[in-house]
Amino acid sequence: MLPDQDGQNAGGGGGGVSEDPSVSLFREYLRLKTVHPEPDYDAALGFLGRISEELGLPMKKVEVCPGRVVTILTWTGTNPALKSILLNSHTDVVPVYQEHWKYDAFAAVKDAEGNIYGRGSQDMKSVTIQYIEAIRRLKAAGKTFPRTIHLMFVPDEEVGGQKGMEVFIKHPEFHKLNIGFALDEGLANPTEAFTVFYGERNPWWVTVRCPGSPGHGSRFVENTAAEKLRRVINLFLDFRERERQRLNTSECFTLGDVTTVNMTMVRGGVAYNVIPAEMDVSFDIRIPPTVNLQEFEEQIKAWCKEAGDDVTYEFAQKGMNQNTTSTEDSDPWWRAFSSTCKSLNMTLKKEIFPAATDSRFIRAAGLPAIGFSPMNRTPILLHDHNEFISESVFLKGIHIYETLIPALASVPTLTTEA
Ligand SMILES: CSCC[C@H](NC(C)=O)C(=O)O
Ligand SMILES: [Zn+2]
Ligand SMILES: [Zn+2]
Repeated sequence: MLPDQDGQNAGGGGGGVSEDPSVSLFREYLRLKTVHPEPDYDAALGFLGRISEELGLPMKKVEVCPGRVVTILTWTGTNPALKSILLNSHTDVVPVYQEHWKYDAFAAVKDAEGNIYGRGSQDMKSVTIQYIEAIRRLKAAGKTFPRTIHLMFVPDEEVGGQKGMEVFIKHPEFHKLNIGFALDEGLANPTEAFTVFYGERNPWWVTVRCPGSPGHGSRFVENTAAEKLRRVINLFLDFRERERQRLNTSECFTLGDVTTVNMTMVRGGVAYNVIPAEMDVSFDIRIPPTVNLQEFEEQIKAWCKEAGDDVTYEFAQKGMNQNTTSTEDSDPWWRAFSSTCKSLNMTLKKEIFPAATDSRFIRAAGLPAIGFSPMNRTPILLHDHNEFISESVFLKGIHIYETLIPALASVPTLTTEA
């Protein structure tokens, strides 16, 4: 059977069978080119405006930076004084290497097995539409809940959130939302289990500058930049290897539990026969919340000193917040989340998110946030070629949110709210 491109009477293994409207809406959203470096955010705003009308929920738009709008749809609870629930998602997606894709990455093709291909199908346009469709079903069923629910759609997560969530979290409009608990993105899990993230590693992007004596490329010049650079690289990558071993030898560790170091850029030199006066190397370091950050920076300082005279470092990114979200049964939000998953026979794996999402800003603001994308039996393909989600996993995810959202929005009044 040919893959289905138009979404009207989709294949998905059942030729001629009408496609679930939720799936059609998801595929329509995948076709919007909200892709960096120039995301079509106007297309996303138009789409969300339509959703706001369909759901009968008021929409607020806050332009946090020129051309960067945060959109919020609000379903007010029966007791609006209570803390609200935030369902957060980002609207942007990362670029593609189209030549490596089976299909056009923005055509939202559904193949004969019912797999839906597209950039953002896992990260995180599926989650956006699952939130929307769960809310649509709950409203259609006439449900109401004590707590207000906010659906929030933010730009620029994929480029660090500096013109998105990081600014909005400090905006008075964010404070007005009166958030008590947030859901945001997670990762797929290839097994039967679902992964949930209660914290993130801090990203540290470091450039180490190695100045040295210049001279003619034919001589043995002392104290060159390259000799220092070599020591720096060895010290950082030896540590990388120790952490890699630590991960590989401990069964209970995941990537989020160890520090990763990757050398990502090297600069320096002007000509083959000129020994350069400076060489620089950059590292992407990700540090678990359990690591003492002051001590870790002391370690970097010591490596630079050991590498030679005047070796310095500077940060392009230095996350310092180590807040994690409680996953204790005594926590009312976690209890509502985990007991609902249990009632749906879902197995949860609790982990630290290995990279950085907008959840880090939410947790840094002192709010609990769980990273969760309901995709089990699915390979992790975010940012990868041929990113896809199966139609059945996508539809099950709507059902999961249809059960989770009422539980969260009905968490009894907390002692801090009384
Ligand atoms: C530090 S801002 C960059 C954010 C990006 N997030 C993801 C999910 O890839 C990252 O972790 O590299
Ligand atoms: Zn994402
Ligand atoms: Zn991403």
